[in-house]
Amino acid sequence: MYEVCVATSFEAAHRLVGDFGPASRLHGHTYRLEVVVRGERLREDGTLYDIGALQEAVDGIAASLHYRNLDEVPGLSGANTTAEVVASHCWESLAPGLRGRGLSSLTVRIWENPDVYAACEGALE
Ligand SMILES: Nc1nc2c(c(=O)[nH]1)N=C([C@H](O)[C@H](O)COP(=O)(O)OP(=O)(O)OP(=O)(O)O)CN2
Ligand SMILES: [Zn+2]
Repeated sequence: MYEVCVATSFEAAHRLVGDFGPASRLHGHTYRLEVVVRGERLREDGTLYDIGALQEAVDGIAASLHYRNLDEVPGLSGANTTAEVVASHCWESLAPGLRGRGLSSLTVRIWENPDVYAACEGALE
C-alpha cells in the first residue's frame, strides 16, 4: 500500500452547539487540513498520484473556508461544525475528483490545534 499526503492551513471561526463550554461562543482556530490518498499500485511514472494536483485540490478547499465563519459556509451551515463534520465536508468535496484514478481510499484530517485532530476516512472505489 502506498500513501501520498499533502497539507495546508486555513483560519476560520465557529461556535459549537451543545455542551462545549467556552466553545459554544464564537471563536477561531488556525486549522490544519491534512489529506492522505492510498492505493495498491504505482503508475508507470512511479507515482501513486500527482502531489501537485492533490495540493491544488486541497488548497482550493482551504481557500473556500479561509477567513469564513464555518457556521455560514454552504454545506456546513445548519451542522454543528466540529472537526469531524468539517473533515466530512472536505472529504465529500474532494472525493469526486479522486474517483476512478486507481486510488483505494481517502483520509481527511482536521487539526484544530497542533495536538488534536479528527479524521474522516472512506473508500474511493
Ligand atoms: N469531538 C470533538 N470535540 C470537540 C471539538 C470537536 O471538533 N470535536 N471541538 C471543540 C471546540 O472547537 C473547541 O474550540 C476546541 O478547543 P480546545 O480543545 O480547548 O482547544 P483549543 O486549543 O482550540 O482551545 P484553548 O481554549 O486554547 O485550549 C471542543 N470539543
Ligand atoms: Zn472550536
